[in-house]
Amino acid sequence: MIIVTTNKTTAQQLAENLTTGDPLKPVFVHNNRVALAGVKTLSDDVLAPFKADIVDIITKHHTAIASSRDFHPEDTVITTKHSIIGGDHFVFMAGPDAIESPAHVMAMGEAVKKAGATILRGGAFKPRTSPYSYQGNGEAGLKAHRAAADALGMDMVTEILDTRDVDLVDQYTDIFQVGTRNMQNFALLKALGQKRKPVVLKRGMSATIDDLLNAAEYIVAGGNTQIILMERGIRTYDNKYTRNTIDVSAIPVLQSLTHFPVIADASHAAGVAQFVAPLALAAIAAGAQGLMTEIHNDPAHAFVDGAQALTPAEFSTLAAKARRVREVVQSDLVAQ
Ligand SMILES: O=C[C@H](O)[C@H](O)COP(=O)(O)O
Ligand SMILES: C=C(OP(=O)(O)O)C(=O)O
Repeated sequence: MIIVTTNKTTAQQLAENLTTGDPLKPVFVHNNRVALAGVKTLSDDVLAPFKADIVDIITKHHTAIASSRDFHPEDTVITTKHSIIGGDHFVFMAGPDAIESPAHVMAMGEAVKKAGATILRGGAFKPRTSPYSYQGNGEAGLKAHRAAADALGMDMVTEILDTRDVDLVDQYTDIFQVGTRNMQNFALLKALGQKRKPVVLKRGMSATIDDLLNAAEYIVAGGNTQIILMERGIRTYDNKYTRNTIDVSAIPVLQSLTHFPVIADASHAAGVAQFVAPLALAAIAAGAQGLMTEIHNDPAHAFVDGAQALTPAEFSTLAAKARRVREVVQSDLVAQ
């Protein structure tokens, strides 16, 4: 049961009063509204003395509160050293799939920065389908990634796979990334909820929109409100021509339900370089507030996911078109 009150003092009393037998936890405070979440459903008698200040009682299972736009109407805008993410801003996160070497991540960083990216992506811990595939170069990769981001004046985003690595990755990165395969790794989400750094939360490849919002809720419930949601394609019945199916509709739907920035990764959605740009532009047309894109100077020899990597020149063209589409989406054009 979730109880929403308009009065912080009442909420306090309510929380204290109802602690016995059913600990109610204040999960979110915003604009003088406090949501209290507990396991049990409380009877009307118990709630009666507090009725005047209770604005909502939610008994529906699977309701995200702190992530909801009802509770937090304004867009969340996240500011990092080199980027502003969310609201009317548009951000490019780009780079190689995996950190291959210090020189390579530096060269890829230079290329994406030139095209307008402010966030350098790259994985040092790679979630691979097969245990025999390249798993990433761990801390050496994090160091190389950090050095490139610093030298170029960019932010760093990298994937975290394991709760045991949270503190290690935290030493290097500006933004954590939770990949599609870990969207419901609740231990990891709780651990990131304890951090005060942005988290890119990718949609699970078989996750519903509510699953994604509840995964975000795990992070916010810990006190970390800097979440960036990412649509990266879901599994559908046809994966012969594309790797996944980008759910373009999820972008405006998520933006209507939640205040967090919504960004798209067309690289993992398409799985094929040829289709990355059209899907990316479609995502922006649908309102995406940024793009994550993979690039490689020699896709045929990329350590991971070469088939979906754009060359630096292709990324530069996409970035220019992306800005144009974004301008149209944000313009006040009216029919003549
Ligand atoms: O970034 C990438 C992931 O590690 C990759 O897409 C997983 O793909 P795989 O199925 O080839 O391991
Ligand atoms: C593994 C990645 O993506 P996803 O989790 O979307 O597959 C990635 O971005 O490197």
